[in-house]
Amino acid sequence: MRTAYSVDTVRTAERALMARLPEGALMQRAAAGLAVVCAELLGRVYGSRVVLLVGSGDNGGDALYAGARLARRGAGVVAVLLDAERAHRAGLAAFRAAGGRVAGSGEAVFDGADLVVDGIVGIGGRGGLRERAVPLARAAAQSPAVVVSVDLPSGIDADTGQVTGEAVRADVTVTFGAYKPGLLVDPGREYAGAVRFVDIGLEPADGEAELEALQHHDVARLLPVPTEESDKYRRGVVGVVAGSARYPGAAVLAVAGALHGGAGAVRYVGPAAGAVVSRFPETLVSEGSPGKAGRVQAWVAGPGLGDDASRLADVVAADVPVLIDADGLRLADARAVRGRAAPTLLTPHAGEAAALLGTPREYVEAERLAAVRELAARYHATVLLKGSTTLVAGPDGGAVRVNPTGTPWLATAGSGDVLSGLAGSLLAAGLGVLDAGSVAAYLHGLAARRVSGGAPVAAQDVAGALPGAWADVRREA
Ligand SMILES: NC(=O)C1=CN([C@@H]2O[C@H](COP(=O)(O)OP(=O)(O)OC[C@H]3O[C@@H](n4cnc5c(N)ncnc54)[C@H](O)[C@@H]3O)[C@@H](O)[C@H]2O)[C@@H](O)CC1
Ligand SMILES: Nc1ncnc2c1ncn2[C@@H]1O[C@H](COP(=O)(O)OP(=O)(O)O)[C@@H](O)[C@H]1O
Ligand SMILES: [K+]
Repeated sequence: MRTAYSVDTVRTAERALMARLPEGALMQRAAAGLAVVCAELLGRVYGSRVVLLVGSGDNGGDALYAGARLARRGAGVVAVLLDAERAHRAGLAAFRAAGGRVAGSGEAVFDGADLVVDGIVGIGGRGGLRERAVPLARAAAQSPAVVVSVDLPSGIDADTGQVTGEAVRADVTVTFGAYKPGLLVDPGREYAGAVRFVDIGLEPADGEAELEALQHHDVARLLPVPTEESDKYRRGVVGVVAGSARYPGAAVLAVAGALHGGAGAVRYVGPAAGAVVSRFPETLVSEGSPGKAGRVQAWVAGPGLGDDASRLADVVAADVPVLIDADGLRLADARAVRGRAAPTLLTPHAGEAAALLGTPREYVEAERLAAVRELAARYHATVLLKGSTTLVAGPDGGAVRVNPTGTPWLATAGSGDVLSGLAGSLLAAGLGVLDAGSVAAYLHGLAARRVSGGAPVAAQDVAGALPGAWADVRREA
């Protein structure tokens, strides 16, 4: 599991560690790690040209000490100081002693640079980049040099990933001691490029993580795998209430996802039974009410229902885990959802989340983490917020799961239907609701990457690639 911690938690852990170490030791660890990554990116350090963008805090100090290390190995390193009076004093002295040079005003430092080190601001930053830093961020973006951000891309909010105004766009971010939420959640994640972690001995307290990202081995451990004692009912039956005469495809896609989610059988209830069976003859179908369809261990309701709310009330009243998606989010009775005793998983995209919260869509997109937490608390439900960064939050606080897989090619009609069937099937197979949501998002994102390879994908291709993604996870864990 990869975990991310808030600035407050990082600061507390830093204080505890600093008290046990000689002064400056932590910054030396950070700078040494940073210099190693810079050297790797440069390939040949000797004779290379490096520009440091140096703010007036410790983030700038890290950049100066790393710059000193590179200068000692023969790089030509020039530092642009945002405020010459307030630059990290000891760092600047070390940098000069190693042969580093401070840029004169108006000097065209970016010409011919191989690497730009962004030490403008780190976890001490507030708001978007200040005015004086903006031209430097723009120049870095325009230069062909590789841009390495120190700890965080300057200008992104460490705790939320929010970007107000300008921020540095990094190719690589070297982060120290702990991942910060802003590195894993868009829009910040997009600015960070590839994130490299440098261990400086920081030990944030257990249970204080803001975010968790599952890795292959976590997912492999959670996947439901049948044993000798299994039969189709013991593996779980998932019921799907989706589709309408107008949108039969949503039913087919949700069933496609469900068939690959580990449940032993899929029951479909609704008017698209013909379309479902002709595509997936293994599905058990009925057209009446869900309450009469036979026993299931979890329900998925909502994709492609249009305005037909008639089958929802039965599902919401069921005493098994229920996933509500798409039209179901609009049609379900909010009070009944809040009052459910068994687990509920809501899977809105940003627009649906905004409608549920009564806020503008822009708010949800800029503050995904706050929005998903707010929704989960308000609906006493686990909420999976879809989009460029998929987040899954439980109703009682705790770490939010952030999905590390996926591709923007997933933004295609019907891919959400596949995800809802998949997650519902995992619920029926017995996974906890937070695990079911985050494992589904993980496999779904992996399947999309597998099938896309940089080209457009259709939702049914994503469903078709799920077994391969599943096998990859089990093999590579
Ligand atoms: N505290 C520690 O033990 C360690 C800290 N480290 C580094 O120290 C950083 C934190 O240092 P600081 O607490 O000094 O804070 P920062 O260096 O992140 O930021 C503070 C400085 O940035 C300016 N600033 C704030 N918001 C800004 C904005 N929006 N635009 C431009 N400038 C802005 C402030 O005026 C202040 O001078 C970490 O991100 C990390 O890089 C590392 O050296 C590892 C050890
Ligand atoms: N920019 C993006 N980057 C990565 N994944 C995305 C992006 N936009 C959407 N997705 C994913 O694509 C899927 C789309 O689902 P949804 O919005 O419900 O579409 P539909 O209702 O057409 O099925 C979700 O899994 C979502 O997380
Ligand atoms: K930075």
